[in-house]
Amino acid sequence: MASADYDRMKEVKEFDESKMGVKGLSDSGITSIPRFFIHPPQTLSQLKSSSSSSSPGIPMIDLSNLDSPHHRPKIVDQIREASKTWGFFQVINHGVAVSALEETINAIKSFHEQPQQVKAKHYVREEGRGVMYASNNDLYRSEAASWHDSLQVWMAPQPLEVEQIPEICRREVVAWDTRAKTVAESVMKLLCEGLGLESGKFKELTFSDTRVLVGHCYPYCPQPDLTMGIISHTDPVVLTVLLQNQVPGLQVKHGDEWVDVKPVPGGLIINVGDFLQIVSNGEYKSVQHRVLANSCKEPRISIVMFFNLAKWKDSNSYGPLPELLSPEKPAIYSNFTQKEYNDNFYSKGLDSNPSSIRLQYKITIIMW
Ligand SMILES: O=C(O)CCC(=O)C(=O)O
Ligand SMILES: [Fe+2]
Repeated sequence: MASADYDRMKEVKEFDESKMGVKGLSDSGITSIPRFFIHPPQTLSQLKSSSSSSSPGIPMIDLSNLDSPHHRPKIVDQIREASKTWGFFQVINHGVAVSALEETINAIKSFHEQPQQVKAKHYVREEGRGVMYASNNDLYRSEAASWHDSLQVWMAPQPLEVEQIPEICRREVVAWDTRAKTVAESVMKLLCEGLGLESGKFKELTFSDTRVLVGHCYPYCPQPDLTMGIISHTDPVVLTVLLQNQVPGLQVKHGDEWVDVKPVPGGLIINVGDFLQIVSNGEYKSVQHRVLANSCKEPRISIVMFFNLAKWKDSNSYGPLPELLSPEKPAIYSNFTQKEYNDNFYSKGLDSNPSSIRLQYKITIIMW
C-alpha cells in the first residue's frame, strides 16, 4: 500500500489523534472513505460472493420452561446440535425483559452519539482493564481499518471502579453485566449437560469470571463495498453473548457460505469461543464471523459480552477435558499454557481485541 505520495501511517495517526472516531467521520458528511479504511481486493471480492439468502439462518432456541424435566433434555439437544454445526445460536425467552435489552442498546447508542469532545475524554488505547473507548482496537496493527468504534469495559475479575464507566451508560452497563452473566451461566450449564458433564463443571472452572463488555457502533458508511464493519475472526474466549439492534450486518460462516444473522426482537445471540472448542475437544465449534460495513443511515449497535476463565493457575496448562477423552475419542488438541495461548492470540494483527482473527493459533496447537 505504501507509495510515494501516500503516508498511510501518518493518516492513521491523524485520525487516531483527532479522537473523532468513525462516527465523527460519518457525521461530517463525507461521501468517500479515507484510503486506510479500504480493504484488500481479496476481502472485498468475498463480500460480493456471499449467498446468504437461501439459508434459514442460525438456530433459534426457546429457553422457556428450562427447568421442566420434559423440556430440558430437548433444549440441551438443540444447544448441542447448534454448537456443533453452527457454533452460533439465538436464544429467546431467556428471562431478560425486552425493555432491559432496549435500555442497554439505547445507553450504548447514546454514548456513541454524544458530541465528539465529550467522548474524546474517554478515548484511550489501553486494553486489559478498566474502560477503553477507541476506533478500531487494532488500528496500528491491521492491514486496513474497519468501520466501527467501540467502548470496552473490563467488568471482572479485576475490580472496576464504577465511576470509570461513562455516566451516560453507567447504570445500564452495570445492569447488563449481571443480566448477560445470568444468561451465559444458564447456557453454560446446558452446554455442560450436552457434553455429558456435571452441569456445574464450567462454573467450577471459572469460565464466566472474566467478563469484558464491548459496545460497538457501526455508523453509516458511504462506501460499504470498500470496507468492513469487523473483519472475519473467531472469538478467543469461552463464550460470547451478543445483543444487537435492528440494523443488520453480522454474518456467520456456515460451510462455504456467509449467512446473515437477522436481528430478532428480544433475541440474544450466543457463540462458542476458541477456548470452548478446545476444552470440548472440538465437539463445539468456534466459528468465523464478520460484520459488513453499515449501509443504513441508522447506526448499527451491538453489545458483546465476552466470558472467559478468571485465573490461569500459574503452571497449569489447559486442553481437552479428560472426562471427554476415550480411546475412541483421543485429544485432538495438545495442552497449552497461558503464555502459549496469549502468544498465539495476541501476536497477530487483530480486529477487535479481545476478539480477533487467529487462524494461525489453531494451526499451532492442533496435534495432528
Ligand atoms: O457486532 C457484532 O455483531 C459482532 C462483534 C464481534 O464479533 C466481536 O466483537 O467479536
Ligand atoms: Fe466476534
